[in-house]
Amino acid sequence: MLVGVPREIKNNEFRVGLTPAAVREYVARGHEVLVETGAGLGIDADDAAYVAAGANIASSAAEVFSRAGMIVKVKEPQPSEWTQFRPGQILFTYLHLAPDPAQARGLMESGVTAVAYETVTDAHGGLPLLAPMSEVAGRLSIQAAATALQKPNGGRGILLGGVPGVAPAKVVVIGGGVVGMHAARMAAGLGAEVTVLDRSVPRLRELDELFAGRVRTRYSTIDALESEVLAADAVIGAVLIPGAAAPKLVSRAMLGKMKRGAVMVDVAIDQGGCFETSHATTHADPTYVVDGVIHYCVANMPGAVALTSSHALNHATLPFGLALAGEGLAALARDPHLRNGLNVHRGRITHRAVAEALGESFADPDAGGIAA
Ligand SMILES: NC(=O)C1=CN([C@@H]2O[C@H](COP(=O)(O)OP(=O)(O)OC[C@H]3O[C@@H](n4cnc5c(N)ncnc54)[C@H](O)[C@@H]3O)[C@@H](O)[C@H]2O)C=CC1
Ligand SMILES: CC(=O)C(=O)O
Ligand SMILES: [Mg+2]
Repeated sequence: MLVGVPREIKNNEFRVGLTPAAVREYVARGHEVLVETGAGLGIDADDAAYVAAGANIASSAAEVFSRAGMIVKVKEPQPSEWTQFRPGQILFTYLHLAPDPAQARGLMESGVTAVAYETVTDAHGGLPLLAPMSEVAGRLSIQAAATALQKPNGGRGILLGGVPGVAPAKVVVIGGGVVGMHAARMAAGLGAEVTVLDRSVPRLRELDELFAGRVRTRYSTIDALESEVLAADAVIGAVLIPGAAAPKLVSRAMLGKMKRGAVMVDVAIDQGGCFETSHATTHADPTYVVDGVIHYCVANMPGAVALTSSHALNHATLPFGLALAGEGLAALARDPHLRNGLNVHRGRITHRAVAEALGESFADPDAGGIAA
C-alpha cells in the first residue's frame, strides 16, 4: 500500500505519524511511504533521514492526501484536512470525536475509513495506542502544575515537595488509570502529598500496592471528591470512559470554594474535559483563570515533548499500522481490538460510545460488512 505521512498542522504540534525507524519497517514489508517535506523536523528527522529509511518525499500535504491509500497522522484532522480525504482511504490517527461533532461530520461526509488510536483495545482491557501518550501526559501534567503554581505565573507560590520544616503541596489526581498513575508517580517523586481518586476499587487496590502507602487512594464519591478538591493545591483531571465525553466532576460551585492560586490540569480535555469550567487551550496560550484558579487544558500535551512522544507512539502503533497497510479492511474484520478503533466507515459512526456522545446512529462493525 502507499502510506502517506503529512506534516502535523495543529497548534504547536511537533510529533510525526511515522518516525524514520517505523518507515523502514513499512518499506521492509514492501510498502511505499510518502512523507511530506519537513514532517519530521520536530523530532530532528530531516527529509534525508526519511529518504535513508526508504521513504519518498512529497512537496505538499495535498500530494500526500491525494496519492496515499492510508494516511498515518498523530492529531485529529483539522478542517483543511477533512476535505482532502476520499472514500475508501484509511485514516489512522487520534480522533477524539465525542466532543467534536464538526470533525465527525467532516469525516462522515468524506467517506474515509477512520481508525482512532484512542479506542483500539487490547486483550487486558487496556487502550494500547492511548497508553504511551497517557504516560507522557500524566508525567507532563505535574511539570505543568509545578510551573503554574509559581507566583510569577499566577499560582499560590507553593513548591510541590516543600522543604524540611515546610509542608509539601497537596496534589489530587481524579482518575487512576494510565495518566493518573504516571501523574501520581511524578508528584510523589517530587515529594508532594498525593491522593488518587477512582471509581474502580480494583484499580485503587493496584495503586495502593504499587505505591506501597506513598500515595493515598480514595473511592470517588461526590463527598470524597469535594473534600479533596477543596484542600488541593493542584488537581489533575485524568478520567476516561472510552469513546465517551468525559463526565464533569468538578463543578463551577466547587471551584468557587477552592484555594486561590490553585491549579487544575485537565488532561481529559481531549474528551471534552472533566471540570465544568474547562475549555481547550493550546501550547501557545496554555492557561486561563476562573475564580482565581488557574486552568491548564492543552489537548495535545505530548506534542510539547515530541521527540519522546513520537518514538513512544510509533512503538505502539507500528504493529496495527502494518496490519492495516498489509491487509486493508480485512485487518479490521480479523482483529476485534483493531476493529474497536474503527470510528467512521462509509459515512457512518461505527463506535457505540462515540455515536451516543454525538447523537448519531450507530452502525455496528461487528455485524459484518467491513471487508466488503
Ligand atoms: N490532553 C492530552 O494531551 C492527553 C489526554 N489524554 C486523555 O487523558 C484521559 C485519561 O486517559 P487514560 O489515563 O489513558 O485512561 P484510563 O482508561 O487508563 O484511565 C481512566 C480512569 O478513569 C477512571 N474513571 C472513569 N470515570 C470516573 C469517575 N467518574 N470518577 C473517577 N474515576 C473515573 C477509570 O476507572 C480509569 O481508572 C483520556 O481522556 C485521554 O484521552 C491522554 C493523553 C494526552
Ligand atoms: C492522546 C492525545 O490526544 C494526544 O496525544 O495528543
Ligand atoms: Mg489530545
